[in-house]
Amino acid sequence: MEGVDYLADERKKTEFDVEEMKIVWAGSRHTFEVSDRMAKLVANDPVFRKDDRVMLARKDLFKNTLRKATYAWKRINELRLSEEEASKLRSFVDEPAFTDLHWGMFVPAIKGQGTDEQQKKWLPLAYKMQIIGCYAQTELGHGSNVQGLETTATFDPQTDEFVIHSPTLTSSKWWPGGLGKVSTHGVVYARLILDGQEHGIHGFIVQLRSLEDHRPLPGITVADIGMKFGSGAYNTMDNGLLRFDHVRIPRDQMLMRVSQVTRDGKIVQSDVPRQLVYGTMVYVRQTIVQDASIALSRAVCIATRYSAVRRQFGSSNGGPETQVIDYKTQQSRLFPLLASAYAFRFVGEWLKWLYTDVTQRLQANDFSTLPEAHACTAGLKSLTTSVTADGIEESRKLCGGHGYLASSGLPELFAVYVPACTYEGDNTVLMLQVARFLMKTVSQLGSGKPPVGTISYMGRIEQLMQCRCAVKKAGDWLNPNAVLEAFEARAARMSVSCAQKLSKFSNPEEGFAELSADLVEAAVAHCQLIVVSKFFEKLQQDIPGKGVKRQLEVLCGVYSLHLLHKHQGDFLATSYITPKQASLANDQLRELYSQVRPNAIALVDAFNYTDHYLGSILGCYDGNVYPKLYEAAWRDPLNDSVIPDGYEQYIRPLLKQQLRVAKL
Ligand SMILES: CCCCC/C=C\C/C=C\C/C=C\C/C=C\CCCC(=O)SCCNC(=O)CCNC(=O)[C@H](O)C(C)(C)COP(=O)(O)OP(=O)(O)OC[C@H]1O[C@@H](n2cnc3c(N)ncnc32)[C@H](O)[C@@H]1OP(=O)(O)O
Ligand SMILES: Cc1cc2nc3c(=O)[nH]c(=O)nc-3n(C[C@H](O)[C@H](O)[C@H](O)COP(=O)(O)OP(=O)(O)OC[C@H]3O[C@@H](n4cnc5c(N)ncnc54)[C@H](O)[C@@H]3O)c2cc1C
Repeated sequence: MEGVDYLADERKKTEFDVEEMKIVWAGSRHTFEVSDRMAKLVANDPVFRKDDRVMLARKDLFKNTLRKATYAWKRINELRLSEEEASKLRSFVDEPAFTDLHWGMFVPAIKGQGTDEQQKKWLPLAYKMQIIGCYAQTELGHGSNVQGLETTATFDPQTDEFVIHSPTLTSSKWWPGGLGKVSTHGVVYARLILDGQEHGIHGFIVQLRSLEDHRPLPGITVADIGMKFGSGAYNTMDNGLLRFDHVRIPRDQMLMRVSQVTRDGKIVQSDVPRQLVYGTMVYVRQTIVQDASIALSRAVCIATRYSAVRRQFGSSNGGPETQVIDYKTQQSRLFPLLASAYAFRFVGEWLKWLYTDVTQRLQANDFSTLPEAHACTAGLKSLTTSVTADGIEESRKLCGGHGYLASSGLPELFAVYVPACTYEGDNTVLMLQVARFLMKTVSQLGSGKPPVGTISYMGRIEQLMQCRCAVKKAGDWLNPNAVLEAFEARAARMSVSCAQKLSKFSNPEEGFAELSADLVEAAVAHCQLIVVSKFFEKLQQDIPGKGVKRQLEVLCGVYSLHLLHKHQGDFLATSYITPKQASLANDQLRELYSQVRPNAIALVDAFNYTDHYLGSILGCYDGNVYPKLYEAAWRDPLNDSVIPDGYEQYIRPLLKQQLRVAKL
């Protein structure tokens, strides 16, 4: 039935102002307004339909993406959209494309690592898409170990050029998005060689294809790397391979903000730290944290709405069965994910602030916060993408069998999302970076330099090593100070324990390798503390709207106490809490689930997702799931005919076969 809201009863239960929560979720009224307008623009334009995507073969899929991406660009120009609006519009198109890398990495790499003159030359071309760029760092043989990249950039003083070369098969660039078939240019990372001496990895702007006929330029071999995980999904993207055979580029195409090469082939280091060559990765990791809350909230929105629609068991006197969302097991799997989506939204917002702050400081030659920014972006990227990838899969299971249908939207969301655990830094490798930062901090305690920012709790190390949890009844776990101290003590004690074990090794690198699994656990504890503390900080702000702050307090409780429950081994092993206190935390968590329950639908409505963007029958706003599933089945090409193609060739002969079957 058209127009009936099957979730209306659920929406009537809401205890807070959903419209105000939408603003909190968006970050500001302005951002909400822009997002809402762009989402509707995309949803109402038939060119951006995506329900047929999973049926398309690779070539059609790719061409379809080109069509949508260029149409999006046309609309962006016709409507004279701002950068903010354009980026929102692209995200609502919801299809990985070369434009993600052009705007998300190529442009930021030039902005972050190019000199003023280089920016003046290249950015206007990129902004008008007169050149299309990719970020060509990873190679067949090396991704995580950036220092191990093999592509060379050898300066030729005779001609004032760099010669870019791929000396081995393993030096072939492998993976860059947009490279396979589209990019005309790339920021290519290579080992700088001057007069036979190596000078580390640097970025170079290299033209790859002709701007006239799109053919690869002489000396360049380029292609797509082939199909990836899942149908549809990330296969809209042309991840590419690239080899150079002594390709020459002018000297001024080395990105020279960090180091300059002079006309006579000498290297000059600016004051800027060498690590700024990795700056684009820091920027993108920060955007990936923001993206994690989007991906997780989409999955949770689908699973929550469907859990309210779906009924199983428990009918008495012929009445309706129980909504599966009322089962405590369903709640204990679903509500922590809902709370995590909100938690990641707020930590993402904070991380964006941190990134802006560090960028401004860098411009003023203050490099003091760079290590913390690196540790935070690396650690939070790792934590949020791991939880989100697992959370999407859990959401699929929460939807039972129908979650496995492509029309639930969950399989494709999962397939598109999981590489986030790998790209922009493998999640384990990134956690090890956080662990290094933690060990360095612990080793410097007492040196007179107090730790600041997210690591400042380490400055209270003596108190945190000795304190004991004061919780006596379940309700005490609602006290933010009790929760924060628990997470601080756990993180501090795990770090100190690792540091103590490390100090027993004569070779610290050997010790670090041997203890790396424990170190990752300590790093996870530190990152979870950051998320919990940023959620509490958010609650300190003035949050208008009836019941909005109250709901966020409940979600913050769910987020922190579900972590405490899940990782109670850590909290118990570090002797901060007793088994009794762990059990009280779990009692309080169950009580909080009951408080989330009546508001669950409204909490996912607050994400303000259009049905187009969600792309899920199970998650549709009106909850009218069954007729839509039934209709969608008939739209499958396999149902175009009653008798399938292949019947005459395979099924009929099978049925008519006259085999002499051996008697059993
Ligand atoms: C609808 C779908 C689209 C969804 C997208 C949505 C949002 C995203 C938006 C835009 C993006 C667009 C699309 C996204 C999709 C795909 C993009 C994927 C692109 C890529 O996938 S692109 C390749 C990324 N590839 C990596 O991610 C490699 C990982 N590997 C490394 O990153 C390093 O290799 C490391 C760190 C592991 C070791 O490096 P190493 O061996 O040189 O370093 P070492 O450990 O020795 O550290 C020496 C000193 O440098 C410090 N340090 C290190 N890194 C730093 C940094 N970044 N900043 C500041 N300081 C740093 C240390 O803290 C230490 O400091 P200290 O000395 O003080 O201790
Ligand atoms: C969809 C997608 C898009 C991508 N887009 C781009 C792009 O646009 N541009 C680009 O340059 N690259 C891109 N990449 C490449 C990506 O950045 C790398 O794949 C990523 O950094 C991981 O590196 P790797 O593949 O070398 O993994 P590996 O390092 O080979 O990881 C393999 C395993 O080894 C483990 N491991 C590695 N090192 C250590 C260590 N020191 N200690 C403990 N364990 C370790 C890892 O945890 C992992 O389990 C993309 C990748 C994907 C999947």
